[in-house]
Amino acid sequence: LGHSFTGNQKPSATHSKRMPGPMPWPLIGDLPRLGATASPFQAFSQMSRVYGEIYKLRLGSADCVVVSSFRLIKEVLIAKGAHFGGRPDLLRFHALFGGDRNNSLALCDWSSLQKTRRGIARTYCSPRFASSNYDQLDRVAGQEADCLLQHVDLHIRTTDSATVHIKPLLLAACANMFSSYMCSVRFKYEDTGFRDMVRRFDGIFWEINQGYAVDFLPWLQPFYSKHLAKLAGWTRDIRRFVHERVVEDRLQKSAAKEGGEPTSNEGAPKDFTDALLAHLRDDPSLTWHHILYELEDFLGGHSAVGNLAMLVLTAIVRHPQVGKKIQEEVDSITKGTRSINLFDKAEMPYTEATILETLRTTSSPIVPHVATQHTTIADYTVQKGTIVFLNNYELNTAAEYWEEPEQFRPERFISNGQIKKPEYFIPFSTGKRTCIGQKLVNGFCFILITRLLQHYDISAVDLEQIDTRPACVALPPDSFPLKITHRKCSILT
Ligand code: HEM
Repeated sequence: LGHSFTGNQKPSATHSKRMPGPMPWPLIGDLPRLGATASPFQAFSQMSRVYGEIYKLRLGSADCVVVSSFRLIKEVLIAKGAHFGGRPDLLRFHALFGGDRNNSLALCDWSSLQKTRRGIARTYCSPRFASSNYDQLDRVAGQEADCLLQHVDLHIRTTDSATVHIKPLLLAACANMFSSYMCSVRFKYEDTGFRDMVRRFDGIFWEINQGYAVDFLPWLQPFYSKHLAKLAGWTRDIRRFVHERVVEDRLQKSAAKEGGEPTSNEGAPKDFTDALLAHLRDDPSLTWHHILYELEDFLGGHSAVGNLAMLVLTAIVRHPQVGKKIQEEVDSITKGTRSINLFDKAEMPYTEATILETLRTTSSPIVPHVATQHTTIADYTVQKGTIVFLNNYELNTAAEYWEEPEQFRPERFISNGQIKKPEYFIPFSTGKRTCIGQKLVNGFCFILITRLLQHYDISAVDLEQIDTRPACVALPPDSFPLKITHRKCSILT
């Protein structure tokens, strides 16, 4: 590495308190520097070779700081998490959430409302191993995986072709896993309202993973007004679907029951939707509007899982030996007599390691944080309102953290037959704003990948067609097809 610090070094006591960083251009600041590479995070890493583990940037009129070492990322997210609980005030974030980004759990500033919303979600999004919610997660994942396999089979039979556009099917399966688990309702893949909802969410997931000049140059807004209106339209469509097809139905059933027998709501909530409705009744600080946004936010989590699963398949077709090893692991557990379930995960380190290695190599960015008070990082002054980029791309790809980081090697996460994650591997971030969905991601993705590979051999139709971006866990809504054929040796097929 060209830079002189390591994750363990302290900054020299003699350094100037003036934070290093390039000289910004008038008006646009350092924005062009971020356009020089495929991902702004690559540019962040390149600049860290010049300016060090912490440096300042000016993006448009926004003061920003980029932190690239694990030592300082921990200082921001853990030791001083309370000073950095805000999020940037970007126009697109507002457009995606009904004109107010505080409607979103990931893009809002920290508040007591956010604490409440996270609290409601925790039981359902992070179910304890062997709890009734964990059993439910296993059940819905297994049932939906069966439906996915039926749809893939149907596709292969009716088109008489092994070329399958698997991404929409994966996303539909994920959407149903989420809606079954959180709302006790699933939809037919042919249902056009459902398909549109899945497609809109996928568009938004792709969108949220992009950066645009207008994010930091709001005076460009007139040039983006059509785009912003399109995003607002997508969120309205999703709202209509969730309201009409998920919540209304639930409320009607509940009202019908209240007229007669006591409702099931009087006991423990039966799912996340029930829990949200119970909080709405009991907590005067919550409104109907909050409940709907929270439900939509979590249902939308399915896009992240579907895109990640697609990226795992992409890694597998690029590295066929990885798929073979997963199949060997599947076969040794099931002996060809049953389907994989969530409780097998602990015995299948290679499969779990493949998902982890995909998370490392795709390196989903940590949502930028914002200083909510005047504070410091590594003794440098940071003004209230400063945007802080946590460069986890550097943590995931630098040679000081990983041996041969450019290689896709799931084995790096296995030690003595067990999963071993280094502490600097934080794909879901850490601290008070850490991702709430990681158990759902790991559980659903594990089932999707194992069940697909249990039944099929999956390879590339055309490796050249497969295009992935660095530091991005999203693929464009219209992605490449894969070649899917029945496994010759599978007893279950
Ligand atoms: C590929 C899958 C996913 C990855 C890599 C991922 C990663 C992340 C990261 C890096 C953050 C930012 C944390 C921070 O700012 O410090 C985050 C926030 C968040 N994630 Fe995820 N996530 C994934 C899927 C999900 C799913 C499926 C859900 C919901 C079911 C979810 C819910 C959230 C929420 C609510 C936040 C915001 C937390 C807050 O700001 O308080 N995520 N995620």
